[in-house]
Amino acid sequence: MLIARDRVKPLVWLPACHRHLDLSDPGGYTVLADRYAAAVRALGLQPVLFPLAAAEDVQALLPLVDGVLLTGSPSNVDAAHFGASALPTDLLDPRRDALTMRLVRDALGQGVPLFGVCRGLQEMNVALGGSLHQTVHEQPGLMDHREPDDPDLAVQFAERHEVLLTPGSAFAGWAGGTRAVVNSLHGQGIARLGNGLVAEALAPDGLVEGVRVESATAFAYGVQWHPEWRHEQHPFYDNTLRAFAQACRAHCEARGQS
Ligand SMILES: N[C@@H](CCC(=O)NCCCC(=O)O)C(=O)O
Repeated sequence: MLIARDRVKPLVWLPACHRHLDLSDPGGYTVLADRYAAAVRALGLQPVLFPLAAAEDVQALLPLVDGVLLTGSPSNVDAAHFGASALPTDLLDPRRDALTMRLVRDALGQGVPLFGVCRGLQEMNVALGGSLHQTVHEQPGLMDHREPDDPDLAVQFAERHEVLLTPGSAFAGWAGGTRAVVNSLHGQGIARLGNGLVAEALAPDGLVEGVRVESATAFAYGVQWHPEWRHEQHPFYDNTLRAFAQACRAHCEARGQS
């Protein structure tokens, strides 16, 4: 049965993560935290997964979607992608890395709206030639940006630190000012900024936490915090997501799909 594309909401590609959840099943699982998909649905968009999608699939799959949201994940971007060595303690996801390194570049090249969240910001930075601190909390002068060791997600995702937003930036527009308070759940962080990225949100310790892709022809932003977390209660988060959704709808209309 063909899906009549004109009756489908704008589609947003959420690259999944590959996790070994059951040691008796070496094959592993394709996983996605529901909160990312729920936020996309709340925006009136349709989240889509392409299980086992590889870099070579991007050319065929990207024209089917109206936006890409690079989700967070407990796994770290393999440091080999920025010329360093992964730590023995790293939880890695080579399948996800290989896909997103290509997906970032192709989405930007084809003007598909792109929004990176946490790991997604880090993937954008590395895909564009930047590097990451592998343990931000061990860097002189930088704060510990990891979430509290507490089983309660509301504690983990609670507002944690301020970000200073560039005056006149979209971030400042979404926040209604040049300061906002955000959550923080990451051990890696931007060290060298990728090519064409503009830092427009800084943590109090100077860590880059929000970027814009300067030459992008469509929405192209990344944030280290998690705007999908209870966004309906947090205007800054909600305004950011709504701007992404508006860009996805515009892309869908431009493709004559709505
Ligand atoms: N592992 C990286 C990225 C951190 C990240 O994406 N955290 C989100 C975890 C919760 C979730 O799965 O959404 C780092 O530590 O920097």
